[in-house]
Amino acid sequence: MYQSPRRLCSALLQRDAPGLRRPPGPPPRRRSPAPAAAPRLASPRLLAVASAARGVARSCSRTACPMGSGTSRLYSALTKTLDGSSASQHPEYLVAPDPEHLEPIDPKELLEECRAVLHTRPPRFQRGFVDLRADGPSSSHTPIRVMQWNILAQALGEGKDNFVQCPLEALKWEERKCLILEEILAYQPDILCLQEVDHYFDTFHPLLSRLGYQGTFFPKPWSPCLDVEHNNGPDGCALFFLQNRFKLVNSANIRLTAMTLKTNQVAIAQTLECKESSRQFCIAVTHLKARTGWERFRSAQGCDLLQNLQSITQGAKIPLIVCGDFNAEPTEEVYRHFASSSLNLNSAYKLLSADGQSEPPYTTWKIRTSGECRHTLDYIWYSKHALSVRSALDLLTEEQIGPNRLPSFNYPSDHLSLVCDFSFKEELDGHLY
Ligand SMILES: NC(=O)C1=CN([C@@H]2O[C@H](COP(=O)(O)OP(=O)(O)OC[C@H]3O[C@@H](n4cnc5c(N)ncnc54)[C@H](OP(=O)(O)O)[C@@H]3O)[C@@H](O)[C@H]2O)C=CC1
Ligand SMILES: [Mg+2]
Repeated sequence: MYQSPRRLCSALLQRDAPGLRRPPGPPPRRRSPAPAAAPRLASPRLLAVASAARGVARSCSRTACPMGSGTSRLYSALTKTLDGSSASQHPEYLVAPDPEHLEPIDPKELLEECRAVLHTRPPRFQRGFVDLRADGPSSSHTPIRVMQWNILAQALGEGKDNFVQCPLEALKWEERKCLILEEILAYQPDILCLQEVDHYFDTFHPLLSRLGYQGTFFPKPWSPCLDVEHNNGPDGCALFFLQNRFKLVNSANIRLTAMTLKTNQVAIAQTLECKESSRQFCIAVTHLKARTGWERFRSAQGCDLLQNLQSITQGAKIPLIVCGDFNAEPTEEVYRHFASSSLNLNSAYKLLSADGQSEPPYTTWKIRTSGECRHTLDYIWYSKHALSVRSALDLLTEEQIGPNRLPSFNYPSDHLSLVCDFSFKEELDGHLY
């Protein structure tokens, strides 16, 4: 059922992807009108996106698909309906596009397309998985691979972040998106937890749907992307899972509070059932407030998230995985709240250290006008009583990252992706975790 390259090419020639047309109505906030889109030649890198959009549009025309037919209507529908001050259920927004009407993409073909687009760039960094299996019983079922990644919002990278050692050319979206997709396709996660996503509707949702993922996006209420000229809409968190591996049990879009006040930060928490083992677990993604001076604010946001997760997991009865850019070093209060929570969480990347007690030296490394910033801010937390980490993807070395740090021509974000394989622990004492 995969499309041959010829079919993909002919899809590309129909340049006007109906799924990407804006319906009448106000466009997303911009400081000045966007320039008319330049006509594009039929190049392989566009074909999958264009044809993905067609696939989604077709599916939406036949089902009650929440993806609608244009980005501005989608944003307004999402912000109007999903903007709550606490966890809320929105099952009507979780209707998966009918896979029958989506044209699947062969991941290998997409990877080849990405590589063709990136042929002038240096090769991808090689990273290996570290085997972390400890003695003790763990499930014989296929492990669950989870990827956590702040992919760097296009508008922030080009317009706000001030990565002084990264040439603007390295940030060109048409190529950078291929670097992001290449990283996803290389590790083939079952679950993908992303932050700073400002190309959900036109890129990640259509493409990942065709690769078999079901996606949910929750934009920040006041995304700083909207201050950038020619932005592509707000950035936010996105959560994708493979539909052939999991069934969605319930989903909550959470606008985080700090000291009872609504904040600009969000989370998505979903309970999934593993089709192979029939076991349920909860997966959450978040991006906490950035910058120094906001430590207490982050701590309060973390407490709010933990409280929501307590309720969603019925007090740790349902195993939990929480991925996020916490914008907090392990020395911060919010980290301590997570480490000591009654949800009984451990941070997976600590297991890469010799004693299993230390976080990696960095998960983000960049050079701004203010100087070099090397920090550990990104984490994958998991229920240590119910899940075990079988392996984790090693981080990039300082030599691989290079003197100009990140992002760069060969790595698309200032944050590294974290990838772990999880197994359920065997049932103990008759308890089903
Ligand atoms: N119109 C309105 O009423 C309101 C508008 N806003 C808008 O939202 C913005 C703030 O949003 P908020 O969510 O609190 O933002 P945050 O402070 O959390 O940061 C937003 C982004 O900026 C990046 N960032 C972190 N440090 C720096 C730095 N030193 N220089 C450049 N970028 C950095 C972060 O990336 P990373 O996480 O990777 O470090 C993050 O993605 C305001 O600037 C404003 O534009 C906010 C509230 C109300
Ligand atoms: Mg950022």
